[in-house]
Amino acid sequence: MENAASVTPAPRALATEAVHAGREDLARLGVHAPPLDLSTTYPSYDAAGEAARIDGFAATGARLEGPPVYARLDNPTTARFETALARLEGAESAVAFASGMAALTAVLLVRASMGLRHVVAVRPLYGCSDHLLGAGLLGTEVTWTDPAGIAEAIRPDTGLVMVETPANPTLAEVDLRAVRHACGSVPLLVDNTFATPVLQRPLEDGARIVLHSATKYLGGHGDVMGGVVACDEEFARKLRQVRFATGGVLHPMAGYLLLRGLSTLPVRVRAASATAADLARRLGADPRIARVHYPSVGGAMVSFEVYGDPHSVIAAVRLITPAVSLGSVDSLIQHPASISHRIVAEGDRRSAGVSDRLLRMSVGLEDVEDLWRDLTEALSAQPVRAQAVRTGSEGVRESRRVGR
Ligand code: MET
Repeated sequence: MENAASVTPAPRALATEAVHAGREDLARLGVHAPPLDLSTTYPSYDAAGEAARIDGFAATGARLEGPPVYARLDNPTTARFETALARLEGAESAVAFASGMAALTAVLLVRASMGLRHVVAVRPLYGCSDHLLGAGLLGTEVTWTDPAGIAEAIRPDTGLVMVETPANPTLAEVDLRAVRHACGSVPLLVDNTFATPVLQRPLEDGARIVLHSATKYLGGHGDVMGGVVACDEEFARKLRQVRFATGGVLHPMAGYLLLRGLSTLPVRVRAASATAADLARRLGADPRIARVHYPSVGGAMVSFEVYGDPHSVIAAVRLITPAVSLGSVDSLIQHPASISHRIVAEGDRRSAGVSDRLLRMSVGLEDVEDLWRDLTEALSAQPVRAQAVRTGSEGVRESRRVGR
């Protein structure tokens, strides 16, 4: 008979991991909710022992056994969130930060510290990611390209290829397997904030690094800010060293809320995605809408272009909240050219497909009919598209503009 200890447990489904990962020791601890450790420092009567542990961390970036000495090195509550997110992304490790931008900063600093300051990136990215890469704040230099140009853009000092798919805010998608091939030995970073591991696991397609603004779907309730990088343990060690040195740590309360958010992630994402797909269909059939963007991978984001003034839609919503950000239980709408992508130069924004008439909606968990009523009322001042005329085999074509 086989020794029970040698039996590999069956892999657990994502929905099960979402609820249980990072909590395996709770029953043994005799608690049901994860302990929230708010300590900034950790007492020890053994300073020589602490010195050895600090030396070990400085040399390797490996997580410390036992208390973390000081909260900038590690935190047990945040570590539970990291364990769980790593499991959901199929990664060896994950390292959490104060925000998505702090997480991206740490990745860039790790590569720059190795003399690899050049980044190849595909637009669009979230506006502040675009800005961080392009503005030279961290001494990085970026080459913007389309996916087909990645291989050619790579140089000896290229430290990273970065894509976001579906992209913020156009929901444009990148073929990750094709891109991975073009990267050769350069690590591919995929911003997976919009899809979440529920819909897409980029490491399975050959990405080395997955980035999340945890503020969005991972938290899920609009009340916690954070960022996280899922990757192999070797890269995670370098990220922990940068996090310790630069201090962009996640607050433990945020770690607690993010772990809690993960437990409902699959349910929230699937429910909101079904509503978003329905709204995308309705918008696509609405003559006031010039163009609808909805990704093939699905998800709870819908973007659309109007013929008239997009600001009038923002001003007219009543149920949907007119606010930037995304991934909350309630629906939000924003105008990327004014807010999320404001910091990107106008020409770059437009050539990346971020039109001035584009609106981006994050669909929440409300009833689809209530959302549609709010949206359609908010669109009531919009001109409608050219009157459709049947033209035999061509189907529907535009003949003239109708509207105000
Ligand atoms: C400061 S604006 C952006 C916040 C968030 N990353 C979004 O795309 O909505």
